[in-house]
Amino acid sequence: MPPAAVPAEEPAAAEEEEQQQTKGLPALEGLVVGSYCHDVLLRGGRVVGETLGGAAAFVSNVLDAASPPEASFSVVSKVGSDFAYASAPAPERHPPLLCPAPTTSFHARFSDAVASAHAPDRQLRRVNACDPIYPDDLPDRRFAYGLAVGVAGEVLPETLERMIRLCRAVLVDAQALIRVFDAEGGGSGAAVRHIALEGTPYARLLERVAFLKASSEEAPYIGVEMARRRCCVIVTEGRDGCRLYWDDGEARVAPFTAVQVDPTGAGDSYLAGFAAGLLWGLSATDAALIGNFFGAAAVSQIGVPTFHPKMLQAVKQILEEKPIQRSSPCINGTTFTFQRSDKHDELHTALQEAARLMCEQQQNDTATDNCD
Ligand SMILES: Nc1ncnc2c1ncn2[C@@H]1O[C@H](COP(=O)(O)OP(=O)(O)O)[C@@H](O)[C@H]1O
Ligand SMILES: O=P([O-])([O-])O[C@@H]1[C@@H](O)[C@H](O)[C@@H](O)[C@H](O)[C@@H]1O
Repeated sequence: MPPAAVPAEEPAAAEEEEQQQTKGLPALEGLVVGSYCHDVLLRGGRVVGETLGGAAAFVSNVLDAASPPEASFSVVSKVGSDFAYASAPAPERHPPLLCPAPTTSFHARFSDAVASAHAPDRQLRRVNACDPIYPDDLPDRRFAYGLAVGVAGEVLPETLERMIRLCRAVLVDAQALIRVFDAEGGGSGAAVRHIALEGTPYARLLERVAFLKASSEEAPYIGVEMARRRCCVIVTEGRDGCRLYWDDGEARVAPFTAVQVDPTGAGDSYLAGFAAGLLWGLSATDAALIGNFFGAAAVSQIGVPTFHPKMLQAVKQILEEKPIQRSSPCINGTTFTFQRSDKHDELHTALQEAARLMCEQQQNDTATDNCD
């Protein structure tokens, strides 16, 4: 496998020129590409929630909360004039581009059966689709890292290719690459299916991607054994945590306890937490703990979660602590360290304590709601 963030197929001269240009970058600026959307949650045919969704929303929420102070990011996202959440914190801070097409929207149908960690817990239908994000929609400057996080096919292959050119390291959510949308059926929207990554125009770009994240439901479509030879693959396993696979190693990373009320956004929040961990200089396996932590935080609330300041303060304090082994040069350089550090278990224990604060907050919120 080539060093994770080095574009393998770029002509050497162009690559050198781009690397020259990245030298003047603000140290840790990221580029998030993927749209905000409207989510409608249904159970037993009844609407039980209508919320802001889309990976851009969940990812921005976690990056804003957990990135180191010197890091920043831009979001490229599209919505229509019907967008209902322009004043929510994420879109207000990272405004989307306005399009003539309606805002992307999904209906998520949850079954009442108790979901196993690996079974699909929701049936998704895409009801509206906003315009794709084109290469020209991306800012014409260089970034330390990029997150390709489409939910409805908005990250085109040529857009991902441009991200790879602009960013030193690109992290990709498989759902941006392998979702297809079956013909619209009588107003109920298009069913979301998956196709094999190998048969898509994205496959040839994998060698130039640093990390590819898939849920355990998506993993069979990306072909973990094939993909891990080209980039580091992360498979998230719901309440069981996640596994990382790189060319000559793999690791299982333990989860955090959460009371799941809505699984929406767990994968998005995981990926952003993982990226934040890399930004703090952690190895990929240690950063996956931060991913698991924010994945667990996401399932504890309906829609985009609000993090309790005490909990965030605790997490930041843990990440600032000197004794955690830092991998140099991490996301700011050209290679990654994958192995767990000798502080991995300590980091898990400390975060578990912060997760407890999160559960307490949830209990207090429920108590307050019940009093209303
Ligand atoms: N019920 C849960 N309890 C604790 N952590 C969870 C739970 N569900 C998800 N997570 C965390 O969020 C991550 C992503 O969740 P997962 O369900 O695998 O992704 P997706 O939302 O893409 O289907 C998991 O790897 C795990 O760390
Ligand atoms: O739950 P998750 O896989 O992290 O990501 C979700 C997408 O799969 C879904 O299409 C979208 O409507 C949600 O808002 C969220 O972005």
